[in-house]
Amino acid sequence: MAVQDLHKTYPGSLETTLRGLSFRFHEGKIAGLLGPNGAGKTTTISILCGLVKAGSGSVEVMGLTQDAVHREKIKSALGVVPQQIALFPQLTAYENLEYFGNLYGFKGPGLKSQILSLLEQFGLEKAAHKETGKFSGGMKRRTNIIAAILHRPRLLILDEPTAGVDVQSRTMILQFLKDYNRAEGVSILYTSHLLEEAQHLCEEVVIMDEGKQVLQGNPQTLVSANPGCRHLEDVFLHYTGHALRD
Ligand SMILES: Nc1ncnc2c1ncn2[C@@H]1O[C@H](COP(=O)(O)OP(=O)(O)OP(=O)(O)O)[C@@H](O)[C@H]1O
Repeated sequence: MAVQDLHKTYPGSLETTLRGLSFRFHEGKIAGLLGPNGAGKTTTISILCGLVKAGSGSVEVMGLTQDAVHREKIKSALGVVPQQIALFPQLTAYENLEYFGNLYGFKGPGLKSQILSLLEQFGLEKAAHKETGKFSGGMKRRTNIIAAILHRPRLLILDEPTAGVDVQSRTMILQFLKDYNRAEGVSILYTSHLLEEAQHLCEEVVIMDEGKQVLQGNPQTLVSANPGCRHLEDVFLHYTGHALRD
């Protein structure tokens, strides 16, 4: 997965969101896209997924150029967990997941057993037939992740999957991501503001700021290469500064 010299200005906006962003992540790894508020992480992810069009630059996903020719092929091999919970609150967890499974063309007993097995894996078996509008933040987030992996994607992209969830759900989600990557070889790209979490989870990170790459590498290597930095958070602050962002 790679982006090269990406530029983006939203229609009607006076501000440029991406200003020549470039990076490359290796297939089969867990990667982190990190940066302060407004750095352009969600925009970048949306462009990688084909949901937002870049102004200029090139995008490669699973070895394919993200363009009209490859869009459907990429879509079928990609799972996306958006920052905002994307569930129908009046439907149960099972009904939501059946709906998303149907969207990918899955039906019948195969889909049913896949949903039930994932609900159990995510500790939601007792809540399967409850409306998701009544779920806690952690339960909604876990259901949202299941919705993104029902079709067994080769690449999973998650935008702040651990924001606003309790320690138990967070630990479960992070362990799932590690196991899922190791067992299935699925590439994972995630964003987070929790630098300690990213340091433990990711094999590769890109730190971006103001729409550009600031630094890329393995978290431990970046820490070792910067004398005076003990954690990835120190490296992050060293390169992005302490100024508050709007
Ligand atoms: N739909 C939009 N229309 C106009 N401007 C937008 C839109 N989406 C994002 N922006 C602007 O682009 C900039 C980057 O936003 P983006 O959400 O990509 O950053 P981010 O790094 O994900 O931030 P955060 O960490 O706060 O989620 C912000 O200044 C934001 O206001």
